[in-house]
Amino acid sequence: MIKIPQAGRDLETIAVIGAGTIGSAISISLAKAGYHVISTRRRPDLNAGLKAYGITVTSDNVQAVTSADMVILTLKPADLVSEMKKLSQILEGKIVVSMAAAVPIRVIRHILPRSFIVRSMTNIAAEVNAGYTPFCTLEEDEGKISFVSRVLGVFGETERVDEKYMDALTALSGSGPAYILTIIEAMMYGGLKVGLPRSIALKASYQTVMGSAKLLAMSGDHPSAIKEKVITPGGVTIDGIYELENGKIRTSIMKAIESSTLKARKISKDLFPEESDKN
Ligand SMILES: NC(=O)C1=CN([C@@H]2O[C@H](COP(=O)(O)OP(=O)(O)OC[C@H]3O[C@@H](n4cnc5c(N)ncnc54)[C@H](OP(=O)(O)O)[C@@H]3O)[C@@H](O)[C@H]2O)C=CC1
Ligand SMILES: O=C(O)[C@@H]1CCC=N1
Repeated sequence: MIKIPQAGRDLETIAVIGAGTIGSAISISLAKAGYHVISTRRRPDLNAGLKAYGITVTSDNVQAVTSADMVILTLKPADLVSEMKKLSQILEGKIVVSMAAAVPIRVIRHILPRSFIVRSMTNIAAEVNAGYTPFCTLEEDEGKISFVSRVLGVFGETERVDEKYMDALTALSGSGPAYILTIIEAMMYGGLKVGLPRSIALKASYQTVMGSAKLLAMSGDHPSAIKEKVITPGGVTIDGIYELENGKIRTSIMKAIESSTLKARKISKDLFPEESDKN
């Protein structure tokens, strides 16, 4: 039987298997939130810095899984499959959350038929509790689902979605920080071009992105409605908007998300051809 730890009563242990970039980010976030975290990778010396957060760092996946209340897999898609096969016995009866892009629940279930399977996708802002972490599952035990939701909630906003949206969400919010940071970098360069000091240009850029997102989230308005308020007739902003439209910024971003979604689907199809035949 799967044990569901109660918030604040047990020191819950989360194993993060494959703690590279995103696995390290979520390990830090979980440790700061008070969970006991065991993070693994093949070269644990590269994660020595995680020990400062009280995280146990090891290359021993078996030891990590054995003592865990929940196992989060942050391996690359191909490594995920091979490692799940190796760990299938000790993952029996465990709550297993896959954060890998492009790996369908059906594939995970086939390898781990006796585990409680969740597929999720966070983003790098999880490290500062400001991510967006959708998840999907075919399981029905609401107690365990709410435990999963509570743990994923440490990374920022979380919500349960249908699995059919996961490739698109991988492209939009999983990859999204890379697009937004490109925009922030471009804004900063714009500032440098017109003579701002580097530190002011950088802070003005990220603070403007953060503030715009916060206003959007808190007002519940459509982005266009807020944008219209910024554009003073005959003023400064409209000239910048004219250039952005001329550079097809909206088409570029839409194409970026579409291309990333198609890439997720391609990875899935290449790795699991038998699954795509079923769709
Ligand atoms: N980067 C991101 O922002 C996000 C990534 N993801 C998903 O997370 C997954 C990992 O991505 P990312 O963190 O970028 O990639 P990384 O390459 O940074 O991390 C993968 C890690 O897996 C480790 N690893 C490989 N094989 C094993 C094994 N057998 N046992 C233990 N650890 C192992 C590697 O360790 P070592 O280097 O020591 O060999 C490596 O550090 C992907 O599936 C990706 O889709 C999801 C959300 C966001
Ligand atoms: O680039 C990738 O494949 C992963 C998925 C989402 C963010 N990084």
